[in-house]
Amino acid sequence: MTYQPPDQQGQPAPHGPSAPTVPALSLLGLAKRFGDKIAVDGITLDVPAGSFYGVVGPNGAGKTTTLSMATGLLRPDFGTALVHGVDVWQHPLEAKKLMGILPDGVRLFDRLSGEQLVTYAGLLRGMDRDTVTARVAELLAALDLGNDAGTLVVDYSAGMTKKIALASALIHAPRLLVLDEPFESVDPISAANIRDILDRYVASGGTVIVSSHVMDLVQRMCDHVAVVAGGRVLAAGTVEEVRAGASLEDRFVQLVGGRNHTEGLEWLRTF
Ligand SMILES: Nc1ncnc2c1ncn2[C@@H]1O[C@H](COP(=O)(O)OP(=O)(O)OP(=O)(O)O)[C@@H](O)[C@H]1O
Repeated sequence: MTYQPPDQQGQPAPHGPSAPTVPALSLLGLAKRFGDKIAVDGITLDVPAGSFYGVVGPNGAGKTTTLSMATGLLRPDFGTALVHGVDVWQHPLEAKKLMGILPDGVRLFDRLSGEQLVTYAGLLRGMDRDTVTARVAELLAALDLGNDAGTLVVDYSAGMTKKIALASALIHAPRLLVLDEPFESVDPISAANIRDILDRYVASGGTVIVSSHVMDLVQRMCDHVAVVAGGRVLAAGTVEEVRAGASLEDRFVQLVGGRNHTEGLEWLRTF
């Protein structure tokens, strides 16, 4: 039998000490256009396995569009996305087993309680009920949702909704977590708890990709970062490499440009 690369077999690439280092996520020339608007203009990026990877960029940079194409939520016009060597669009079932996703503006089954929603996510992943029950209780406690387990998700605040969506992404212990703005609307204590969970997950070999606008957070939390603007990668590498001695925020402004020195708006000072 001839050797087939892992993506052609639809199997995850082998892992372990002797395995070649396959990136957790490999994007090759991903591109997407909406009408006349080129949202993503050929993004190529490797996310090393075991990294805590930040994706930063200004509003409209193409972060959500890129992550959606990378995780099987939005079909690319061009390009390939491989998760641990598995082609997301050729072998979506195999690829999705390896991923936990927190999409932007996620629509949840919000007539379920928080506990029911996460349980449902686990059962949909084919997990047995006892394991699901135990993990749901642990996740809800870790995310400070224990007291609201029985509340309908429709009645959750924005931050609680974010946390229950995150719990649903974690329940099957995926090898790769792709989190679009996981800290948006989340209070500082819960954010610190989430960071602890993610740190421990990465320390045990998982890979996390987060998009965020909070440079300070990305600089403290991530070991790698990509700066995206206009649908392209402007810089990518370790946080140290990208910030090149400056703060990530200063480097970001330098790379992306576009600071408006607030001339105009005189009327705003005429009250
Ligand atoms: N469904 C869509 N239809 C039309 N245009 C879209 C659609 N989705 C995204 N776009 C456009 O594509 C570009 C990239 O959007 P995207 O949401 O990927 O940016 P982003 O970097 O995630 O922005 P933000 O930081 O504001 O969330 C924007 O110009 C946006 O208007």
